[in-house]
Amino acid sequence: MESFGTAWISRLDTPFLAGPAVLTITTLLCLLTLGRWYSTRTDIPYIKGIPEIPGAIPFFGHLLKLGDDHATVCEQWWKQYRHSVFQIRLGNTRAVVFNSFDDVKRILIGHQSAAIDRPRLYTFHGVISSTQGFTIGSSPWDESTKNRRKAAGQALGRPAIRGYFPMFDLESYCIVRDFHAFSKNGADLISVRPFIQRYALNTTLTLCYGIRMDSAYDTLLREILEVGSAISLLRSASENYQDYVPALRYLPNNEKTARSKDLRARRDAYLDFLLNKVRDMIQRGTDKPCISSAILKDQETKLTGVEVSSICLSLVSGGFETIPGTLTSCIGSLSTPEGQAFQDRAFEDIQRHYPAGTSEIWDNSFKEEKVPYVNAIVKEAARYYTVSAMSLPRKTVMDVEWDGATIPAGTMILINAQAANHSVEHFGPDGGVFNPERWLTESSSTSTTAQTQTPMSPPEEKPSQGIQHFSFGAGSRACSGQLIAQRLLYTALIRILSCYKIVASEEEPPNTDYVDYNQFKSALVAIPRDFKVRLVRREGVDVEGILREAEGRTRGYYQE
Ligand code: HEM
Repeated sequence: MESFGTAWISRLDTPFLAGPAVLTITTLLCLLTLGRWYSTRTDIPYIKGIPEIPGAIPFFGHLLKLGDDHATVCEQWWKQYRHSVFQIRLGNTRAVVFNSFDDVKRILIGHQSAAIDRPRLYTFHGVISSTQGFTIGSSPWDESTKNRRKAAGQALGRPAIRGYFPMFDLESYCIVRDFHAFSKNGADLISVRPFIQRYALNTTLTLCYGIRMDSAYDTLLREILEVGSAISLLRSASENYQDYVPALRYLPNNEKTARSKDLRARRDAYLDFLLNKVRDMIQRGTDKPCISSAILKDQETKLTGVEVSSICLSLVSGGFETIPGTLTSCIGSLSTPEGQAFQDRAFEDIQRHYPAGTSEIWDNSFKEEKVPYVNAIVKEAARYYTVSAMSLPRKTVMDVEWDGATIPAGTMILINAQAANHSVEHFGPDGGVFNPERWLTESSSTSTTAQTQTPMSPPEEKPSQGIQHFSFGAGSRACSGQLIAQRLLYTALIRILSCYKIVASEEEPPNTDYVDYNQFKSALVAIPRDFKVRLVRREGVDVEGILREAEGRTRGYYQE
């Protein structure tokens, strides 16, 4: 019996059909090949020797499979395919993803000169940043980025921090002042995040413009936070397919581009307002020492106006979500029944280092980071709640030799900080548990399963063995604000813990899962789900007295 296939071919042999049919088939095949090439082509061709995750589809590559939560999906792929380093396609862009602690360390430290660049994205770079310049964290590596990174490094470096003591004092006092007032001296449950958002934002606004806002619900403060968060959402790949699938840019009524332009206009408005306010204060001789006034007054400066805005924008956007994300979630973990033991031990350790009482604690809280248990909580909060789960994307400027494969110059590098920070290979089987005591020496800590025990000896920090976690990135483009961020976390925590025991609400408790605590998985920086806590005043602590003292000391530091 003649098969269907052969019958079809034999018909092609007939003189009338052969010519047009062959032509049609050849054209169709050519179109299919062209279509396949066009829909699967990438900026960097397939990299031999680095496994590619199966299941990429035309045009979108792995974008749809990655869903909203890239870090968690990549972590699952690492476990499923047993490769910590693999390549994926984000639409027309090839990226290499690094997951394990050791591989992340190797690419960020071992190949830091190669992985120094940042990719350019259509929406963020082309639309949103077209007026005020790119932030440092989104700038490709060039002479201007080098200068801006240096200027930011000086403003945020160890020697400069001493000059910010009054600001740390004032802003952390305001947290406790408002905790006290809004909770009606502990009677009501409160959400802590709004006060921590103000803490983070006021710090960088003071640094950049010498301007702060006293109310946590100030209109300008809320506008900056809202616009900043919306822009951060537009930087994420899952929210912005048009960055990787160019055809989507030309869709009629492009909502993403329209939203980006609206956000750009709102951001320009407040950045211009802030800079004009500084100019005005300089003219009237009332300006406060800050980055923009120093640069505006310095005729010799090598930085352009756009570079000054870029530095201020980088500092403001660097801290306003990362610090609240970390500190709010940390307070959430401490407030749980398991967290009570950590709070008690932290309080004991604070008292051990400052035996004279709460005034001594408050006076030193912003000058030094000497209480080991509090340092351990800060480290663990940053590690466990990896608020920037996929860090900031990098790009290679030269070829990277990787276990026999060559990752070419110009390849996007994605760092799965969440996966690296929870690697059981590095942190042990309890890598997925919030346990500050992992940062303390064995003799001084108790195990998480025996949290009611008292430590055997005073807590001591484990000697540093280089990189502790990847929440601040590492290497040539590591976070410029790490030192100041750590100090802010430490100061706020030591002041809060010295006044109150924090207890989670039973009706609205915190979500302490290191993935699920985040309500917007697609955002570049995590936004913790809302929760409430009760503040129980510590026995014998005169909170009103401490607040009065701090009020007197900080009055006049900075005016609104
Ligand atoms: C808990 C707080 C913070 C976290 C978790 C955090 C995290 C990060 C991460 C993951 C990066 C990318 C690092 C890399 O590519 O290796 C980064 C870059 C950066 N951060 Fe932070 N950050 C925090 C606070 C701050 C603060 C307070 C500032 C400024 C006041 C700041 C300024 C910057 C800048 C300027 C960059 C860009 C560095 C570059 O690209 O050269 N950060 N941060």
